[in-house]
Amino acid sequence: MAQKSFNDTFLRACRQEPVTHTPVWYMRQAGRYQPEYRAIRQKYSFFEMNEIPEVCVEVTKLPVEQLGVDAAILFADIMTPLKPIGVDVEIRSGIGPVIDNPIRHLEDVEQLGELDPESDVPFILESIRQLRRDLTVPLIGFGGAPFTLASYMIEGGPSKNYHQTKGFMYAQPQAWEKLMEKLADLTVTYLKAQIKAGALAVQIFDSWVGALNVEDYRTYVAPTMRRIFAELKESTDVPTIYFGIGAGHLLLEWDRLPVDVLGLDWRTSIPEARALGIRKTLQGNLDPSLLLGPWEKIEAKAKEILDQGEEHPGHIFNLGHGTFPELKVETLQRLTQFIHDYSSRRNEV
Ligand SMILES: Cc1c2[nH]c(c1CCC(=O)O)Cc1[nH]c(c(CCC(=O)O)c1C)Cc1[nH]c(c(CCC(=O)O)c1C)Cc1[nH]c(c(CCC(=O)O)c1C)C2
Repeated sequence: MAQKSFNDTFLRACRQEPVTHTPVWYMRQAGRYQPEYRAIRQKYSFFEMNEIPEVCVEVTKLPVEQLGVDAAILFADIMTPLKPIGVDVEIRSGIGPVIDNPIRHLEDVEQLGELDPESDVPFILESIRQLRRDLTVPLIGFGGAPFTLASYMIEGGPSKNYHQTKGFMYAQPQAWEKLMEKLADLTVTYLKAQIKAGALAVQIFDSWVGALNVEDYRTYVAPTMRRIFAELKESTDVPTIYFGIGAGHLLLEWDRLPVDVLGLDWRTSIPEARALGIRKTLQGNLDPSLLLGPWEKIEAKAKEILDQGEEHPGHIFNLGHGTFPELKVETLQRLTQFIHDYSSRRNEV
């Protein structure tokens, strides 16, 4: 059988090169909306799925084969590299990460170890090498940003208001700085190892950083993010992506960072981001809840987003946040097909 040629559309959009169609992938594209995922998940804990390369590879490939998306994202969690440095985390179904030993003081921060990817997460690197051999689309590696990782480490689990996290930041600024420094080192080491193993782009998820105002972001987070992206840029030319939820007010700060692509949630439209003067590639931003609505509404919004994305080079279609269990596989299949058909017809003329 002839081998399928490599589809590099996603990478071309990251670099703002001409594309035949708008590339699309979905955050949390591997997940509980897929019956195949649910069947595997019944047999293993989340981290077992993560730590057994055959399972991790299968689950990563599933949405690529089922939906026809233009990129794969490694099946793992932002918490995966925290276990080896001494964070007692498990993923509870329907809740998310839960941590038994939350951080309270400087001493807790000082006790955290350093990550050695080759010995601490060999299964991640093995899965990436295998995926790089098998896939005909780019594999996106990823990690959590220090603020978002810290929010779980301090709160002990998901949070609505981040009181503990922000309280720690305001009350113990030196311990906070130390924590940011350690998590930045971990993020850079982890992402560099993923790139060396074969990841062709990396996304940093700062899902909860929108909880900060601009001034606090500048003081407590931006220097760390600047260092992470700068250190990645020094050693590699793979595209970098930065994403957060409810973070439209931080977009201008993000734009100043040495990152290539900015991910938008559904609250900030592409024209609003462009009106701020942002010229980087944008990724997003269909509201995932809309996927529970009638197809006509989904199609109209997808079309609008594709048209908005066309006005400046560099658009990657995605959801404004992750998929969720109630979604139908067929809806995402139809949406992917529509994005490909509509954008390739447009790009022909
Ligand atoms: C990129 C990614 C993540 N998690 C998973 C992936 C896998 C790759 C993919 O298919 O996208 C698998 C991934 N991670 C998890 C699941 C569901 C687990 C299950 O099957 O029980 C999956 C498929 C568990 C998890 N892990 C986390 C949550 C959120 C909890 C909260 O609201 O605070 C949850 C529910 C933490 C987490 N994990 C992640 C983020 C950043 C992106 C986002 O905001 O969605 C965050 C905040 C990132």
